[in-house]
Parts: sequence; C-alpha cells; structure tokens
Amino acid sequence: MSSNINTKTLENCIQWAKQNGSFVDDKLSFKISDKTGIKVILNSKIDGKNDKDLPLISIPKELLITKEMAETNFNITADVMVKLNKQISNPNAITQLYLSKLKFINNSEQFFEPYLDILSLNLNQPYFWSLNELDILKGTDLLVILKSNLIKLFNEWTHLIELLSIENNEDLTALTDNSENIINYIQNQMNNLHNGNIKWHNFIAYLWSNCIFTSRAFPELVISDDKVSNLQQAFLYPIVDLLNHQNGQKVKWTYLEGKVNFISKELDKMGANDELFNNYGDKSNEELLLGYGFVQEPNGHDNSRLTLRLDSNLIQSAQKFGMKLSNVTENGDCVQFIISNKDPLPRELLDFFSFLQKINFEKTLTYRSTLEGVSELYKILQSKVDFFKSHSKIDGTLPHSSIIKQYMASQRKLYIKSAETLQRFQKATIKAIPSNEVLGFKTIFKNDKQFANALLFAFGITSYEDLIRKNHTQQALLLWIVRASNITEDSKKKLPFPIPDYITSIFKEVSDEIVIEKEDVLEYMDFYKNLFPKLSNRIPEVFNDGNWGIRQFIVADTVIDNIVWTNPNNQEPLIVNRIEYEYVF
Ligand SMILES: C[S@@+](CC[C@H](N)C(=O)[O-])C[C@H]1O[C@@H](n2cnc3c(N)ncnc32)[C@H](O)[C@@H]1O
Repeated sequence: MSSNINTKTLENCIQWAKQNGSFVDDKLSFKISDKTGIKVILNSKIDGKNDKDLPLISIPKELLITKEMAETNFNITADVMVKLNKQISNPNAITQLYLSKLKFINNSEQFFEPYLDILSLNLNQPYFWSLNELDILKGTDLLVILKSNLIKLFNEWTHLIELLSIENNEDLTALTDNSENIINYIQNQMNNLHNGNIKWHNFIAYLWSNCIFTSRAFPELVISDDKVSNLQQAFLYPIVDLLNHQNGQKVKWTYLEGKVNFISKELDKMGANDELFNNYGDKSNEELLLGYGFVQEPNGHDNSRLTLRLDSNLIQSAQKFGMKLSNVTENGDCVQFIISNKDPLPRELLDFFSFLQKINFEKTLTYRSTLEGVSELYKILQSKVDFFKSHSKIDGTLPHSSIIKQYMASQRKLYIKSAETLQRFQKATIKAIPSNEVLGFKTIFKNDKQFANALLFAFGITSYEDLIRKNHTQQALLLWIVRASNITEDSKKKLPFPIPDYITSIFKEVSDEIVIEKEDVLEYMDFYKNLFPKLSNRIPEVFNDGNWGIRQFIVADTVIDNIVWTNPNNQEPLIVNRIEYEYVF
C-alpha cells in the first residue's frame, strides 16, 4: 500500500491514543510496510491473554468518530433528519461528510488531528486506479459494480450537500448518472487529493471518506447493543483500525465500561515478529478489492457472479416453469448466479441451462435437455476461464498490476473449479440414466453389424473411430434412426439386438405432428440424392426394407433434436428416452 504516512505520524497517533485513556499492550509494535501499509507486530509471545478474553487494545468511546458526533456537528434538525433518512439509504453518509470536514479543514488544534494524519490520502481501491488499469477491468463484473457504486455515491453526495445547504463551488452536473464522467473527474482530481489540496465538501473528498469508511469502519452494533436500526451503520475505531486482515482469524470486539476492546484468540499460536491480524469478515475478492483495495489468495470465501443477459420473456417463462432464479436484475433481462468456492456449480444454474435447452415436446427437464445444458454451460465457463487468463497478462509496471493479476487469477480459478465440477456432473448424470432408457451409437455400431458394414459402402468408413474421425456421425445417425423406424414386429425378431421401443414410438409421435415445408425438403435434397437410390440398390436388405423416402429423414432429424445428445468429449451420440431427469450430484 503506497502511503504518505511516516513513523513519526504513526508514533504520534499511538501516543495520542494512550494519552487519552487508551490501553495498548506493550508487546505490540506498529510498523509501516510497503505492501500492506501500517501493520501490528508482536515483539514477543503474549501469554495469559488468549483464554481469558483479555484485550490487547482498549479505546475509550471519546476517541471514536460516530454518527452521533456528525449529527451534532452539522446541527441536524428533526426536519432535515427525516429528509436525510428518506433520500439517502447509506446510514454512514453524514459521518463520511463529517470525516471529510475533519480531514480537509486544516486545523492543528483539532482533537483528532494525530489520528487523521495516519489516514492515507493515497488509497488503493480501484476508484483511484489509472484509466489504463481500469481499462483492463473491461468485461468484468468488478467494473460494472464500480461504475454503479460511483453513480450511487455521487447521488448520495449531491443529496447530502443540498439537504445540509452546503455550498459547493464545483459545477458537476455532467457527472449525474454518468460513470465515465465521474471517472474522468476523479482522474483530474487525483493530484489535488494526494496533495490534500481539495475542499472538504468536494465530491473527491467524499469519495475518499467513503473509501476510508468501507476499509476501516466497524459496525455500530459493537457499541450500541440493539439500538442501531441499520446494521451497516458504522464508526471509526482508531488504533484497532491499524490491524490488517486475514481470513479465518478468531477475534472479538467487545464494549465494556465505555471502552471498545480488541481481543485475539490466536495468541497461543503466535510468537515474536508475527503479525497480529483482525478479521474484516468472510469476503470475496471482489468485495475486498472494492472495499479495501486488496485481495486474499487463497480465499475460501471467494465468489464470482455469472451474469447472463437474455430476453426478459425467456426469463419470465423460466420462472413460470418453476425455475428458481434468486437474482434477476430490476429490468428483468439479466439473471445472475453465484459461483463460489463452496458451491462452484449451483443447482439453480444447472436447472436453468437445462430449461434453456428444453424443447416443446419435453414437458419436464429431461436427461437430454440437462446434458445439452451442460454442454452449453461448459462453453460459457470455458470462455470465462480464457477471459481471465488473457486479462492476467498485463503490463507489470502498472502500480496495481500485481493486485489485478491476483484478482484475475482468483476469478479464473473459480471458473476452472466450476468447469471441472461440471465435467464430473456430466459423468454422474450419464451414469444415472437407467440402462434401458439410453443407447449409445458406439453400441449400435458394434451390435448392428449389417448396418455398420453398409456404412463402409455409404461413406467409405472402416470402423466406429473412422466414422467419428471422418465426421459422418450425424448422417449415419439419420440413416440408423430411419432404419429403426422401419423395424416391424417381424423384422425385430430377426435382429440380434433389441431396438428400444421409445425410439420407434417417438419417431411415430414426431411423424404424426410434424408439418413439412418445401424448404425442409430442399435442405435435405443434396444429402438424400447422394445416397439414394444408390444405397437401396446396393444394400436392399438394409436400405430398401420399409419406407426410405426423404420425409423419413426430415422426421429423423427432429427425432434427433428430441432424444439425442452428443457427448462433446468423445463425439458419441447417446439416444436417450424422454424421461424426467433426476438430480444425482
Ligand atoms: C483497516 S486498514 C488496516 C491498516 C492499514 N494497513 C493502514 O495502513 O492504515 C485496512 C487497509 O489495510 C490494507 N490491508 C489490510 N489487510 C491487508 C492484507 N491482508 N493485504 C494487503 N493489504 C491489507 C488495505 O489497504 C486496507 O484498505
């Protein structure tokens, strides 16, 4: 973390806290590091505190920066308060504005000055990244959320200064609801911000305050029991906010006799020079990056949003069909699924993709629609893996290149995990189909010798593998489906293998319902003329037994749409009965 803080400002802040009634364990030292800014280190092992819940740091309430103080400072009347609550949903808005006032009005008499001095002007959240760096985020949800947060924050600030009748000298009308303009404004203000050369009521000051809050504030609930109506309401907690975060750390924040205490339950495992950590909560890398400007790797709490933009009618019909869709965007044309380390392949996502592949003949989700959905979903997950891979190859000299790379790598890892889980799901689903409800084309080729031999003449293929290699599977499948449709009770008995009844009955069903247009016939003409009457003349025992007219092939094609799924791993078509799919994972 780049920082404009030095050892002296840090030391002043600790002294200020101690002189004003704080307790800081003697065995804690405060250091500044290049990577993570200020951090807290153990000088030596701390005994006797772990089991007894004895605090390492205790801060009197007077040193906290709270909403109550902000309201007193701005003289908020009951009338304004009602309007504030109505127009601004962020319960910390007024406290953030108060923090800007404290930080950017130069006043060395100010009680909080030693604390304000350790709040860096140089923050790492992506809002402050260069245009080149933001450009790399194009196509990620991170950038979408960053932009929408900026729009919300700008509106919040506009309402706030209007309601409090604060005069602002900037003309920022062009920034309303325009994230590009807000981003350009931030870029133009960066130097001024870093030099502290801004007015406390400017939007850039408010953005800074907001980022200080998201990265350092503690929930008000710690100090006010159940009096807080909004769980997001927060306060600044000097000294304890110098602790960095590590996932999984066992810590406690307590409030006793007017002091807020920090307790660590990790001391037994720690010794001299170990860093003492806080725990900011179970956060994904996206939340950490936007809120705090860093990511954790590995991060068991990581997740990614898979956003699909679709026709809103389709989303509605999925819901009507009974699909559970927890995240549909307000305008109804986007649906989102959370891919997480704990659940890399949500059931909701699998079912939704099965629904998307369902055809009208299917009244339920079937094994076929589910497997077809798996194939489509796999392509999307793979394209995500490729996207995050190509986006991690970036210019290493950019100031935040290493954070960006870590973020892209962690997103990629999630999608790899999701795609691998999907492969396992596909295997399990194929295995779960009852054996009498599925027939693989490889088995057909092996059992129906007469047909397999006929293919040698039709396409010059010598084996099943040759058929796949020469890409004649679809044509061979069409021929075989027509053959199956021509099997009569009599000819059935002569075959050395059984043809499942569902194939013939679905063929009949499609044949009865299908309406064939002239265009359909034209589409099949070339294929048909290439093979017939050549095949019926040469191998009449196969291709002249029953009806081999062109209509049969048009029907067979629809039958394939109904009951065939081709495994993309080995190109084998599976003919699956139209039965309801059961989740087996
Ligand atoms: C509450 S402050 C902690 C003290 C902070 N290091 C400072 O210099 O004041 C939170 C900020 O510390 C940094 N930070 C905390 N934990 C970190 C971690 N595990 N890795 C990298 N940076 C971290 C981030 O910049 C974050 O916004």
